[in-house]
Amino acid sequence: MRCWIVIPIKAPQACKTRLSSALGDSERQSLVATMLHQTVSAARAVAGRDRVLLLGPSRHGLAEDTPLLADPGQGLNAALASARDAAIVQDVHRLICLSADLPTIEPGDVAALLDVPRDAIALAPDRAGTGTNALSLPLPAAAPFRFRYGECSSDAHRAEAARLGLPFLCLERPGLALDIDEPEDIARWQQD
Ligand SMILES: Nc1nc2c(ncn2[C@@H]2O[C@H](COP(=O)(O)OP(=O)(O)OP(=O)(O)O)[C@@H](O)[C@H]2O)c(=O)[nH]1
Ligand SMILES: O=C(O)[C@H](O)COP(=O)(O)O
Repeated sequence: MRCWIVIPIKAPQACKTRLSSALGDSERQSLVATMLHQTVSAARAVAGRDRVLLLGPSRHGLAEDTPLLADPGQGLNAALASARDAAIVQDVHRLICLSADLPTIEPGDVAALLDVPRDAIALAPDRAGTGTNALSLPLPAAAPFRFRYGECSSDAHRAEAARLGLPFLCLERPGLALDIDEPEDIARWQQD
């Protein structure tokens, strides 16, 4: 099965601005780099280098041969829709959208996102169960899927699967649930 693992990420200085109250710019950018590298390594271990693509304006210091998809600049949902359209053109059969702020993600988590029944959509929620940390979409079945990142995106994405008549699976795994959004999340991560 041909898959793409797409990791959307903003420009280095624009990432994780909600951490600005707790971290200086260089500490924040170093944390962003650490989390991105963890995510990219886990994804590459499962899918190989060519199948792991960044989506955004920068490679964040990763090697020049790291595939990079352009971001149309209209927010996360538009960026992912454009990645999804590019994947369909390349005959990709499963698209994984992986947040870049998962510091404890492991290859087994990525494998679980790939190992879902044909034509099913899988979603990994955040710890609160309301946000979306990862999405696994079958293509071309999910061509009309509308990305609904934002408030209560987990329910909104579940509703999209129902609208398209596709089976839906919720993947609850610690490595996919811990995302770093607010300073409290850093403390929680360090306690675990
Ligand atoms: N390419 C791209 N990635 C985005 C965009 N908005 C968010 N992301 C990425 O999507 C993932 C989830 O976003 P958030 O958790 O809100 O991260 P963030 O936007 O860096 O966080 P804050 O600045 O604190 O709001 C992160 O990997 C972000 O870098 C966007 O407009 N374009
Ligand atoms: O839909 C979501 O989960 C958010 O847009 C992105 O997640 P976060 O800001 O809670 O990480």
